[in-house]
Amino acid sequence: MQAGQLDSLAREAARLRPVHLRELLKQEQRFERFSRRAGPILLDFSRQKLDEPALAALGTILDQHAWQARRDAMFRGDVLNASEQRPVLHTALRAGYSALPSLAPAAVRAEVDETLARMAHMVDAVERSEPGDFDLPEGITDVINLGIGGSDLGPRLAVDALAAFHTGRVRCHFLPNVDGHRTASLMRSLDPRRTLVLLVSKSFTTQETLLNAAVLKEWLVNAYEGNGERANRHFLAVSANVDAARAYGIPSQRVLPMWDYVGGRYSVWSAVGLVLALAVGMDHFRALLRGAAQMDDHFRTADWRDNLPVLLALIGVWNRNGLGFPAHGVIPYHDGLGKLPAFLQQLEMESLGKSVSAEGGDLRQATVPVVWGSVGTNAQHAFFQALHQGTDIVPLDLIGVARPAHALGANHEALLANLLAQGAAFALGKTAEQALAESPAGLDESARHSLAAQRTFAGDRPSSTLLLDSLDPGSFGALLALYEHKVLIQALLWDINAFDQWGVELGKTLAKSILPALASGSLSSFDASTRGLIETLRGLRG
Ligand SMILES: O=P(O)(O)OC[C@H]1O[C@H](O)[C@H](O)[C@@H](O)[C@@H]1O
Repeated sequence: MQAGQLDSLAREAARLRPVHLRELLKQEQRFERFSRRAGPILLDFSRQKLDEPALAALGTILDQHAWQARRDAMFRGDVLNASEQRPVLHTALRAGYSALPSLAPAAVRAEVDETLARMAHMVDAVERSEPGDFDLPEGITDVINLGIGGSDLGPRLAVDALAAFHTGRVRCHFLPNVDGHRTASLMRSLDPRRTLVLLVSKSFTTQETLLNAAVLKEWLVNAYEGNGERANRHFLAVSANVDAARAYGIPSQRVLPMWDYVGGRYSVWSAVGLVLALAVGMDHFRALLRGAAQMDDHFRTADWRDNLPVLLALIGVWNRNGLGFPAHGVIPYHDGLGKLPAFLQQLEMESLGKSVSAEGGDLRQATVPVVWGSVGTNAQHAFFQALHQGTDIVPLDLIGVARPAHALGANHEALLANLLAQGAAFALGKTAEQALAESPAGLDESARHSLAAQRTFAGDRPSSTLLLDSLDPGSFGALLALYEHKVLIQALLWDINAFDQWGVELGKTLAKSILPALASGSLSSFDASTRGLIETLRGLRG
């Protein structure tokens, strides 16, 4: 942002800082003025430390960034990812379900449609336990999704979130980490002859994924007494590097493409979502795409004042750059969304965790806050103490679902009551006078004051509440698309490229040089700590 824009935020923040949320919440029609709906999602931001003038200042900055032009450029397939010279077209993956004319290039639409059709055939073959055109083994009961980062987090979250829609045809397992404990335990518990391995890697170069693939391959080859060909039938691959997948020995008919114009963390809508399609069936997978497309349409047409992704982005910018909060918490009140914080960590922190501009220049403002969180109510009994009374303020997204997919009414009422109570407690707090009035009888004056001080809640801690009508493929798709577009707008305002991730490279390169040194060889090229730790490990492992 420009200096003048940051100044305007600073002015608004200085004006609003002394105004307690308690006061803002007393404003007439506060909820009506600061909540919006798009399809199945309601966003209540009446508990944000915002008022109309502050929102107007944010809107002015937004307009100065020509946000609609950037948005349309993305949908059109312009090269938004300049450092890698790539368009950004995850929205094309669901364009077929949009009610608006697609802006995506026709060739892209065609390859997306073709891949979706191939996915459907694969799902059908597994469901009917037939080899289909893919030469798949029969009698598959279990599927391992072998992939990490974007090739894991979206599909894993989605398989959890849509548990109520599982067909029950196959069990799904996830193997992201190179940590052999899970690999070993999966191999112990599954029948290799009934297991399908989805090797999912956009680049097909990821160390963790390829190492686990080799281990699972050996497991399968052993299960077929050394018959590599039969073992191979258990592998399907999804990759943008189709040649590498084929070279790995997976025949073309069992390789589904994704493309460089889809970032890993934006890829659940592509064949990367195959494990989800196997879990819930193709109709539900399509419903997920439809839900995302509806959010795309909303993003493309709504005025910024009513535009959920834009508002979410502006609230984030306000909390980060106006009020200066360095963290952002995500608390879903639904066990099925328990992995949403991890998904958003990659989506937001890998996309927006940059300190240079898209042109390689210095930035004037802070960028992504630390995104973290966990499922409610569990989180309340773990770290909410610090959120209520700690010295740092962490703005929150509290996410709830109105209608559960079960008949345990009392459970759901309790869950919702907690969701609402926490937002209120964070905003309102409890004054020293209230705490004093509640202090137990029989204490002397100084003990009463001491206890009351400890039982005071400053409040004034902002949160947004996102309320989904129910958690189904459509609303879930809309929820993920909402956050994807939030990232686009924040990247625009912060002037960063949200679609590359150079920051993950250095550690990968170092790991390559450390790997052989763990066994033997000179350590002189390493720093003192790495040297010392390698020597210790060598000693401990003989
Ligand atoms: O899908 P892959 O190419 O195997 O990549 C898996 C992940 O690894 C990388 O290190 C990136 O930081 C992630 O953005 C990516 O999702």
